[in-house]
Order: sequence, then C-alpha cells, then structure tokens
Amino acid sequence: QDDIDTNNKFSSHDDKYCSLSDDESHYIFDVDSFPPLPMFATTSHVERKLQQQTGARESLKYDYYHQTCPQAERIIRSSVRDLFKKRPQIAPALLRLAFHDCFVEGCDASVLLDPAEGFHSEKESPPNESLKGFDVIDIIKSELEEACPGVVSCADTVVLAARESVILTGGPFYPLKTGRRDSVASFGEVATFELPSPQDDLSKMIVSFSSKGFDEREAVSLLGAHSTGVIHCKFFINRLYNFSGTNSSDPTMNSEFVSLLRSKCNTNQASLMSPASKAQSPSQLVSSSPSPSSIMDELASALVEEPAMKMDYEGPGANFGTLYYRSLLQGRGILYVDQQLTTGEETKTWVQAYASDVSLFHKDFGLVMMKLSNLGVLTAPMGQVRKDCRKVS
Ligand code: HEM
Repeated sequence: QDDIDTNNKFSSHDDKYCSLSDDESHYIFDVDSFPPLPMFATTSHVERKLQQQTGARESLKYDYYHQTCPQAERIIRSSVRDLFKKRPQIAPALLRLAFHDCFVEGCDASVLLDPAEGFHSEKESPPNESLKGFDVIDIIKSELEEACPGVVSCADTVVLAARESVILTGGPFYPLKTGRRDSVASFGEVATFELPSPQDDLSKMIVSFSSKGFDEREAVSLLGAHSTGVIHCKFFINRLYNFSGTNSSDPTMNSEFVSLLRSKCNTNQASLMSPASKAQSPSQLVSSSPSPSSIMDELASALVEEPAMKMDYEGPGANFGTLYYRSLLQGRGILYVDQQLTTGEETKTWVQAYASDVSLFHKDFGLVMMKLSNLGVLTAPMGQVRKDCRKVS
C-alpha cells in the first residue's frame, strides 16, 4: 500500500517569533499580536462544577514550562521531527489525534487512556477505531519524563506534537500556550456521539462544530486538515458503488475522480472495508511496551491491511490546503462530509477563498488550531500530570 506523501517543508522557528512555511515573508506570527485565547466549557459536568467551586485556577501561559522543564517544547519538536523522517505518516496521525482529543471534553489527553475499570475509554469508541499515533505520544512522553519527571502533561504533548506535524506537512506555525492538565477519566460514549461522522451532511456538520464554538468559516478551515494523510476506503466506498442505495456513484462526484478512487478501492475489498470486520480494535493498536518499531508496525499495518486513498494524491508538491479546496470545487472531495462544504452558501464562499488564497487559509488555519487546542482545557488545580499517558496516575 502506498505511503503517505507529505510536503516535507520545514520552516525554522523559535518559540516566540515564527514564520509560516510557504513564503516566510508573508506572515510573521508574533505571539503578542494574537487575541487572548478563549477557553471553551466542554469539561465534564463534575469537573466544571469543581472548577467553579475552587475559583482560583491557573491559566494557560506561553512557555509554561520555562522554570520547570525549559527543554520541553524542544524535546517534543525534535522527537516529532526525528520520527517523521522515518515515517511521514506520523504527522497526519498526530494532527487527527489532537482533533479527536480536543473535540471530546476538551484537550485533556482523555483519548490516550487505555480501557480501564469504571469507564468506557474513548479508544473503544467507533469513531476512534482508526486513530493512530498513541505510540508516538508514548515515545515523546518517555523522553519528557526522562528530562523532567512528572512535569509535562500528556495534554500539552498532544497539542504541541500536532503543531509540529502541521509545520512538517507544509502548514503554518501557530503559537500555543501551555499548562494543560490531564483528565482522570475517558469519555467513550461522548466520543461516540459527539465526534462528527464522514457521512454527515452540511447541517449536521455545522451543528457539530458550532456546539464546540466554531462558526462556519472556522469549520471550513479546520477541515483543511484533510490536506494530508490517508482515508481508508471504508469511509467513502458507498459513494463509489452504491450511493444512497442507487447502485451507482454519488452524482456530485467528478467521474474521473470516481474512476481513480475505484481503482484504489474495488468491491472485492468490501469485506476489508466493513468497519466491523477489519477496523483495528483498540487492543490491536495499543502495545504495552512502546518502541520506535512498534509505531512503525502500527502505521504500516494500518496502511497495508486496508485500502486507502492519499489525501494529497497529486503528490507532495501540493501545498497544505490548496489542493483540498480546489478539489472540492471540482467535485473531488473524498469524504461526503468534505464535499458537503461546497453545498452551503457561506461554506462555499470560504472554500473558494481558501482555494485561491493559500496565505489566507494558513492564517485562518493557524488561528482555528489555536482555538481547537484550547477547547475545554483543565488547568491546575484540576486534573493531573500523568506519568504514563495511557493510565491515570
Ligand atoms: C466533520 C469533521 C471530520 C470528519 C467526519 C473526519 C473524518 C475523518 C476520517 C473518516 C478520516 C479517515 C481515517 C482513516 O482512514 O483512518 C480522517 C482522517 C484525517 N482527519 Fe478527519 N475528520 C473531520 C475533521 C477533522 C479535523 C477538524 C481535523 C484536524 C484539525 C482532521 C484531521 C484528519 C487527518 C490529519 C486525517 C488523516 C489521518 C491519517 O492519515 O492518519 N479531521 N478524518
């Protein structure tokens, strides 16, 4: 199976002033010029209540680990870069992992918890079945623990690793505050109900994003993350062969594109594509002793076992964002939910804007990733800093 092609362009940056990848002269992100970062109330009811009662809560800060672990962000950056050199697939995997963490009860690393007594883990929930990158986080976290035991949260590790991944795949740098703490619970049922589905239509998708505080423009820019990585055939096979029970393809799809996708996903593979039969179970994905080779195995098996389509199918030269939005305008969206963006008046306007102005997309994407990374965060004294991201300490 094909590997992911990513646009391996890295723009050098330091912690305070950073440039975007494509044209460094376009945007210089000065952290002080960014608006204050809002915190969105999506923590669990109990936690929210406790937060209200305790009153004094720390807030996120730039360079939160300055005193306690000054090398934290450097360690995360270099680990992600080193692993990316060997397997570029880790970058989209880490970006998706951050979305699936933050969208469910906030950026609290709850998605990383293994199943345990007392809760249905997010890893076990159907929308998370194909999630990858857990072992990558384990490796980064073990390096952090070696340098500064018990200091850097898994929740900060997830969002910082995702930012590094965005840069490595040709996307923008965005400043992130730190000081997130880790949850003591995982929310499997919430994940099942709140994570959007690839089959969602426009209105469902808009409602889903707006329930987390994102407007239509932000939803369109967030979905630009689908510029990188792979989508397994099972998520769109119905559009190719039997759309809405018609025994035919989705009529809104470009016919050449249907042929291209059919060449990747044929009906003989149908048995492989049923989520029930072939999707990796969380226990298959989870290894108790993570090592660099286990990540490679995890990622390789996900690609080899199941047929998939690369999102940057025109090749790694395509900029982060441009191909995705241009493709949507040509009826070449891979997922139904992606293509739906062209069916709404406002969402289509943003698709058109981003298709023709990659700088605008990068700016909006940076801002929306900052917002995503601050959803429902826990700060001291709430939550904890887990030593092992898979287990409550
Ligand atoms: C309506 C909202 C969304 C839906 C329904 C959705 C669904 C999906 C699906 C079905 C896949 C394919 C997974 C696989 O084949 O293993 C995927 C991949 C991906 N998604 Fe989304 N997604 C959504 C929004 C987002 C957002 C907001 C982000 C990040 C900000 C994101 C980042 C990614 C990435 C990077 C991949 C590629 C993963 C990889 O190659 O490992 N998605 N998404």
